Amino acid sequence: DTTATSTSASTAPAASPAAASTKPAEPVKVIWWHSMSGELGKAIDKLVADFNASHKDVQVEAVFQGTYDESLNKMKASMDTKNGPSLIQVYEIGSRFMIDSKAITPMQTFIDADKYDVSQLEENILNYYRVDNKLYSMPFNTSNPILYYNKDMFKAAGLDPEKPPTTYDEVAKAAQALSKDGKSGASFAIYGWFMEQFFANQGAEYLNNGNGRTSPATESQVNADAGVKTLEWWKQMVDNKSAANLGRKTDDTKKAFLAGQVAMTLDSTASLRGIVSGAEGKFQVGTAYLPKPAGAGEGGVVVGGASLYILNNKTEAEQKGAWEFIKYLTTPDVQAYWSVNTGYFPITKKAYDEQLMKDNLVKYPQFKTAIDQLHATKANKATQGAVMGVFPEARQIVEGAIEETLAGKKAPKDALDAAAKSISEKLATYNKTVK
Ligand SMILES: O=P(O)(O)OC[C@H](O)CO
Repeated sequence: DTTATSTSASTAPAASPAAASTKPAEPVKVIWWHSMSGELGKAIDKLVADFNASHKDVQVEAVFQGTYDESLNKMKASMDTKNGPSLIQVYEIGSRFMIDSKAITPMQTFIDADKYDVSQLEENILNYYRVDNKLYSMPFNTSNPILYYNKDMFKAAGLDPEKPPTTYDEVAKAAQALSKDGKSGASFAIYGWFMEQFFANQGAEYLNNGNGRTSPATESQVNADAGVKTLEWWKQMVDNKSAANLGRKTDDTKKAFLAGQVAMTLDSTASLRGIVSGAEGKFQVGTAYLPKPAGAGEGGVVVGGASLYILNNKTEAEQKGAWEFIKYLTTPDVQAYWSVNTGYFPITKKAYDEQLMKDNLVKYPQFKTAIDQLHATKANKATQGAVMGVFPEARQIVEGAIEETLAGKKAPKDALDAAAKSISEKLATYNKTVK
């Protein structure tokens, strides 16, 4: 829909006599595809409603399009049509694909035209999303995975609830102590994201060529020691029944954790608000850093979550409207609201000065874990995160390998060797098609 608005949403439309005598210009409509459900979706709707109430010339319509995978697939299917959105939220691993797709207007174009001050954003977040010194998208919801544990179950098992396990061995020991009366000590969803993060946490690169950042990656390194060690540890806990295998969905491990069936789980910090509210009155929720093997190399976590892309097959007015909305989303008070109501950490440093943010951190110190974990991360190519155009497919291949291992069908090294081989093949095909 090409509305009769001026090409610039931020400057007053040059009223032609004809326009003045007819009805006022329609607001620019921005369709935003996102993947935020539950508590997160409610927070999105509130942000959009507030924006729409305060912006008469741009109106945003938020459309939930399913999981990150589903939404990206729908976008791919819509690419040659006008049916796609003006703005889309894409998970971090879709970044390389989005840049290569040529379907977007780089965020840097709007940043430069508007002299938007990027220095207000968190450096480690920019570090992830900057490619060739440019931002192609605007980070929005940023996360990392943390260990959630049930402090009451720790106490009942004779463990110190203020000393959560930090190494693989400590987690395994705690899981054994916590497994009793039909309850499991731990349960981690078979989620490729965790494997990606376990690599970074050991300072290990997931792909060759500087994690695909110095030049396009040609080989997966998921079968390196960092991966084998991780999968052996995970499998051993499942084999001795101190950890339950509940499949691929964090929704299922989260439910089991909230039901008191599982004492420790891994999840995105984005689940924090939901978990803390869900456990209220039932048990005390503890949070801790992602575990790693004792003596692991220096590392930390990779910025997870998603960022926002403006599609280039929409009118200039629509794209500028989307940019106005993005600027609003990055303001300190919006980021503070978003963080407190979800668990995502703010992308802008000034959000930490907001009273809402300060009060929440005092009341719920669990919200500090992911922030501290981000700030404690050693900056290197491993923690900057891997980049590849076939990342969504690669993640599923790794999930298949973890699944086969935990089901006892393959040894950890064999499963990861096969996964690395098929990811490297996909990289070769992709690299041939993208110039
Ligand atoms: O669930 P989120 O939004 O924290 O995202 C986790 C991963 O980074 C998605 O790839």
